[in-house]
Amino acid sequence: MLLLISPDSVEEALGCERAAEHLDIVDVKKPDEGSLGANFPWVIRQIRDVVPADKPVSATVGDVPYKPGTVAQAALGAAVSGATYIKVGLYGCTTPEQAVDVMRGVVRAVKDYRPDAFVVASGYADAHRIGCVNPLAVPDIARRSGSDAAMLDTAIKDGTRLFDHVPHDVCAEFVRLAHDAGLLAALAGSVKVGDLGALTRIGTDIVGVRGAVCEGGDRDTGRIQPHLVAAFRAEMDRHAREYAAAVAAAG
Ligand SMILES: O=C[C@H](O)COP(=O)(O)O
Repeated sequence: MLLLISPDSVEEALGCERAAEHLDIVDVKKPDEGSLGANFPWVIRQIRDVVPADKPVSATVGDVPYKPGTVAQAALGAAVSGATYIKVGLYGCTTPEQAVDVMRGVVRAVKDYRPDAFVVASGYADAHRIGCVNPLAVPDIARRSGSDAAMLDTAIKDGTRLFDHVPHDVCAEFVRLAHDAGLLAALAGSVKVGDLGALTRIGTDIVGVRGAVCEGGDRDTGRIQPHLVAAFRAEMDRHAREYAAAVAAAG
């Protein structure tokens, strides 16, 4: 499982740089503009400059409306600014068809510019609270649009978490659908260390985290702490080892 950490600024990205050996992807976002809030192009560029070259930089394009042209142009902006993972939150899409329209535009805009870029279609575990596409529709939206990964995050950061809205067995189904479609499955939403066993068992490819690695567990007022990133990674590795041993023992 890969670890994606979301800094909101160059200062926080320096914290990620100090913990670089413990993380896999640095994901630039602007949490005060929403769950997948988009940051400024120059912040993406500055963060690309401070993060080690072997770590991909991801950027969120926003909790986007159903405006395929607008979103495609924004996604290209993120890619031009140096992000190679482009994450789009399908906030304003109420049907799978709308979501496919948006993601097709993103995939074309980004991959025409940079064919090796990695496009992530993100739905929301708490979609029922905001009226957007159902979580289990996201893998097929990602497949039909030519995206590379299907993701879930939570839209409303009010203390409720991924598994509060999408139980373990439904998350497992999400991962299975993504894998059957040849995609990676990414999960986030106030994930904590205690969730790592379940996320490992269901075969999650990427876990996205912010609050759990901020001081005080507070994604808004806390800052990303390198020692919390290291501790989170150590728990991920422990669960991976234990799961591999259990699978081997089961024959
Ligand atoms: O992409 C991952 C998000 O930044 C998750 O943030 P969170 O762990 O605070 O919900």
